[in-house]
Amino acid sequence: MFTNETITFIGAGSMAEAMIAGLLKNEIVAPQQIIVTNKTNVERRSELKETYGINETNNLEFAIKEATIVILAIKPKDITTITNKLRGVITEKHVIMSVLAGITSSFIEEELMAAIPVIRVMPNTSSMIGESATAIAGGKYTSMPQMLMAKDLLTAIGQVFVIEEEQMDVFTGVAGSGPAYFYKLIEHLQKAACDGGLKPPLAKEIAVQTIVGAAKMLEETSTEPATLRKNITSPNGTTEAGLKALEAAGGCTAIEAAVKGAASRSKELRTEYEAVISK
Ligand SMILES: NC(=O)C1=CN([C@@H]2O[C@H](COP(=O)(O)OP(=O)(O)OC[C@H]3O[C@@H](n4cnc5c(N)ncnc54)[C@H](O)[C@@H]3O)[C@@H](O)[C@H]2O)C=CC1
Ligand SMILES: O=C(O)[C@@H]1CCC=N1
Repeated sequence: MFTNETITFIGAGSMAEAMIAGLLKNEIVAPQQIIVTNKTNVERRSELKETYGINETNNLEFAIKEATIVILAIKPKDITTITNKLRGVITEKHVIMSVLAGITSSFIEEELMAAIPVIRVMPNTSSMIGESATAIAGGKYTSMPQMLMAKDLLTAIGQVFVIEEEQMDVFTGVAGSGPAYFYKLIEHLQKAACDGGLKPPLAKEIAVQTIVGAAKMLEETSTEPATLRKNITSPNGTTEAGLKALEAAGGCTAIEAAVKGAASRSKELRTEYEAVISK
């Protein structure tokens, strides 16, 4: 347990909540070690306080002074609003973890005008149940012990991958946005099941169990996905027919296009919001 840390979340949206839930579920920190702050929405802060027993405040300066770790969980468009407020308040003793898509650690470092350790983090919402695929990349002022600390802490929300910051865009396309592709896939499996005559709740249950089973097969057997696929595909059988239809409808290229689309938006966010550097 990280008994000496206090974690302040700036931003109280879905990603902050998913991380808070995961950290507390794994008891890596106690609720009293977490502070959440947002722009104005007091109901949302109260909701998080009641649900998780954490602290909440609208006093950003107080939340920073209390913290050892500051997690930026605002939208990329709000980055300069926050760095303007943090400048002079945040110190070299803090560690910043930024989950913002697209925004680089160097931008945050430059904006803060001090040697503040910044770690880029890309989690996903499966953090909520401790099943995120999370990437971390250190900035210019991050030490090895700080990276190890971040890895240990974030292991509470799932598996952590240490990558180069240049790889963050593609990681975001695969894993940050990734759960959404699978949810979309389930929506369509469910629709097709309903079109075939199954009732919606049953269709959902069947689709979910199918994806859970497939995911567990990948994890527990460590077999290559292509091998598992071939094991299902009898010559001239139903799976072959299904896969041919998937390919013909562009399903395979569509998956790659989704990753590329998200990764390219991650790059674009950078040019959109880092361009407004406070000059
Ligand atoms: N939702 C997801 O699946 C993932 C999101 N992210 C990143 O997490 C960040 C947050 O995303 P969400 O939680 O989905 O957004 P959200 O819109 O649910 O939450 C954003 C939060 O920021 C707060 N905020 C806005 N301006 C503020 C200010 N000036 N001071 C303090 N708080 C302020 C809002 O009140 C809100 O609580 C984004 O940068 C996103 O790129 C990263 C990985 C996955
Ligand atoms: O949609 C977004 O921009 C965020 C970043 C990764 C997942 N959700």
